[in-house]
Amino acid sequence: MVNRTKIKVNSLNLFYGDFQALIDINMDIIENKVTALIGPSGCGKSTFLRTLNRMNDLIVNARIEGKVLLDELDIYSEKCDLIQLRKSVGMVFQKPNPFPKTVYENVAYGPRIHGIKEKSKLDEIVEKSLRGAALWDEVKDRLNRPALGLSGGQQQRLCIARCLAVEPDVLLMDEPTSALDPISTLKIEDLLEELKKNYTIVIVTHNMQQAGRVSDYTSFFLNGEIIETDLTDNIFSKPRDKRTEDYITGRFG
Ligand SMILES: Nc1ncnc2c1ncn2[C@@H]1O[C@H](COP(=O)(O)OP(=O)(O)OP(=O)(O)O)[C@@H](O)[C@H]1O
Repeated sequence: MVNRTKIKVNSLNLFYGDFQALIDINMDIIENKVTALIGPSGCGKSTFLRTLNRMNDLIVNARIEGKVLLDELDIYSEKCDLIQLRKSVGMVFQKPNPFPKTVYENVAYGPRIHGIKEKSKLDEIVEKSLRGAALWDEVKDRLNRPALGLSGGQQQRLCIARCLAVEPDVLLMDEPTSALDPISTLKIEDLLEELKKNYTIVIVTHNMQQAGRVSDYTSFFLNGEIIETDLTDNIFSKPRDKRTEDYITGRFG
């Protein structure tokens, strides 16, 4: 299968006030693959992730230059509909953040906002999304119970189901397992393998083993720059840049 670029990032710079947090970022994010972003704390991984669905718009002093093309649409141009963008590029955060509503309502929330009212259609979407997030079997008998009563790992999969319910193309994940126990972490990692058949995934992780296990491509960030992006196997076995090698072998960071 030919690799297709889903998101193309061209000469991207991001400033928080006077501070430049991203410096001349260029990257092709490949469709139906998992791309991991690694690098020491504060090097700009989360900032970069947020540029991919314009979450940085919410930060008052953030200013951006350059282009992010999603299927050739410049997401920073006037032509881009922000609601549509957030629908096609979903995001899962570090700490599970379900709404204080029932399991069902968490998943039905997005589709309702996008105008789906019919109960049978919503039921169908809720089941499909929970199945997609490998959670259905665990919650099918408690759909009307509070989501906050689920375990942390279940809550995170519920947040993934909430994203899937609006049928995105891309899933952005910012350290999605860092607050989870090893078994829940493994479930999410297995889930990524399934999800990439239908979605393009970008994941920030501090866990190098995790990047090695789940991703096809890895980008190494340092001080706001991308030092190198390559197949994950290459990054971990024969990195081109000495700084990447130093980082993955634990010499700094
Ligand atoms: N809202 C903000 N205003 C000003 N500076 C910010 C803001 N958010 C992040 N920064 C700075 O931008 C830089 C990059 O931060 P970012 O959170 O993207 O890094 P990171 O690689 O994701 O870090 P970590 O791995 O610790 O989460 C850091 O120096 C950070 O202090």
